[in-house]
Amino acid sequence: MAAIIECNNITHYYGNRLIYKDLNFSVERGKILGLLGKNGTGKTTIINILNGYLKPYSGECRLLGEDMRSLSIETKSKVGLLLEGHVQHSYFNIVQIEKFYSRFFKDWKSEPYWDLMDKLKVTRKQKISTMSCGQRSQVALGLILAQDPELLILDDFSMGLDPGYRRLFVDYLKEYVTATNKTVFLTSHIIQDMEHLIDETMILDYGKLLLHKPTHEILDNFKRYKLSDDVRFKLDSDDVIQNVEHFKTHTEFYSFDPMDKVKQALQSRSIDTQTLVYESLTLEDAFIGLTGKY
Ligand SMILES: Nc1ncnc2c1ncn2[C@@H]1O[C@H](COP(=O)(O)OP(=O)(O)OP(=O)(O)O)[C@@H](O)[C@H]1O
Repeated sequence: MAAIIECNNITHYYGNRLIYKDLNFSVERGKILGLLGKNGTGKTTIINILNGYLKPYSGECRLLGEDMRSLSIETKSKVGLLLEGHVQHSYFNIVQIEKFYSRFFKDWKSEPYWDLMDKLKVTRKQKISTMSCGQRSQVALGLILAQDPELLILDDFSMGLDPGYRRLFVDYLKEYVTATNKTVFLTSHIIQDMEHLIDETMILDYGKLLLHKPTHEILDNFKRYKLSDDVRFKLDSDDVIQNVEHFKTHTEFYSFDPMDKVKQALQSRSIDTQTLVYESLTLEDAFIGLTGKY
């Protein structure tokens, strides 16, 4: 099956500063991919490359099979874009803006828009500029869903939303995408919302792609290990043992490998493994385990 997004060897610099080198990834139809990363790792840069606002230093991306540098109007109309939850034309009310947008999209479907608007505590005459941040973001989502795009690109959709609106957004999006087999590429810093939403997790680190895996593989396999230290030792990270932190009474590290392999790795360094235990992680804990706290 052809990928909906396919990026090959994307390298980008701002001036002399390398943002990333040779980034490769693809997203299949019907998947929700979450791009996670610390501040400034280049998430918005990728979004801007994908939607054609920014030309990468080198490499190429294809959206719905077309080169991003020369997307046809038809392909552009199949991509719904939400940038930090903004709605343009905020002097309109929700009736006026729906009418305005509907003229630009030949496959306009107003049901999902009104379905979502009916959940908001706003009147039909209220200008969007007077709505709360969360309400404005639902209007933006509703307008995108009504475009009936094949691909939704959502940058930092959770910005400024309270937990209730975040949940509304996530639940509505998940249900809609599952029912319609749409593809979604999104970024967010609220990783606890991502856990039940994204099928695939992609984590950016400074300069490179750290990981791209099915979310369930991370949740099933990536664990935090603890070892009580009666005897002091210094443990360095390697392929099996990641992100080691020494505390006063114990040592913590993370691993994708099962207990027996982790034990072997420790024993090969003459470390006693009798006190070794592990715990399962939320996606947010896994993110910290993979990228570090600072
Ligand atoms: N037009 C630009 N000119 C120079 N540097 C830029 C430009 N745009 C972004 N940067 C820098 O590139 C890096 C990546 O920025 P980007 O906005 O893509 O990161 P991000 O991962 O989306 O960050 P955040 O999570 O804070 O939104 C940052 O250090 C930023 O300062």
